[in-house]
Amino acid sequence: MPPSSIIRQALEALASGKCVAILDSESREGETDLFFPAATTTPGALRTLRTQAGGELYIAIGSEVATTFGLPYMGQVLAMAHSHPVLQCSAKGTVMCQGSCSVGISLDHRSLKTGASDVERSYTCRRLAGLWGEHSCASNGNGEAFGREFHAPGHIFLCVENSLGLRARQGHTELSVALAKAAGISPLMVGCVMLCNEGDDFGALPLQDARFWAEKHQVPFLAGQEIFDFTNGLA
Ligand SMILES: O=C(CO)[C@H](O)[C@H](O)COP(=O)(O)O
Repeated sequence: MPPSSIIRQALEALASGKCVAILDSESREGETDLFFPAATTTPGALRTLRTQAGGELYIAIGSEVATTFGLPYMGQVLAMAHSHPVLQCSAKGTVMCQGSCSVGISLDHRSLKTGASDVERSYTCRRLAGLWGEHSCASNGNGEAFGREFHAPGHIFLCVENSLGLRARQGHTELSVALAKAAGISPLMVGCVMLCNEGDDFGALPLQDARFWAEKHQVPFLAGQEIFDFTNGLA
């Protein structure tokens, strides 16, 4: 299917390192996350995510990135902690991560002081995308290259795409990675969920407010279904 005008705007925005807003669907989380391409993330982009979105910062990575470096889901890590009763219990329900929780490990680049600031977290994002660029043609499980540059835990966490992509799971993780691939950029996107940051509502930002914010800031706003339909057409 040819790209709609909003899909075209989103692809152009990503190709120039700019922000896009993605609503998963009202029948799922019903939340809108903002995203920038990880490869070109600036400190200013992270400040935008912190101040305009406000949730946890994460890097959505394509399943091929996880495979290249052998990166696990957090549910798999917890399930390995046989000797720790609390971790055993809390891992329940997240073990089948291909179907449910996309959260992976957290990380910092080893060269950083604490890894917390916008300058330092943006470096972690750019270097992860850079390292993947250097190893994307290599065989599976290059954990040593990853470990030479990054340590875990750190100040930004990974969300790992389901290996079947949008066919199996339609989370912000798969949606943002699918959009990145359609834009021809690396399958690593820095994201953050939009929360209310004024008034008496302490929940996620309602859909109409997220749309209003996106329009005001000229950020392309996409519903998950639009990405699904477009990328399905590309397959
Ligand atoms: O809330 C979030 C992070 O704080 C994200 O929506 C979430 O982690 C991405 O996961 P999913 O693919 O399940 O939407």
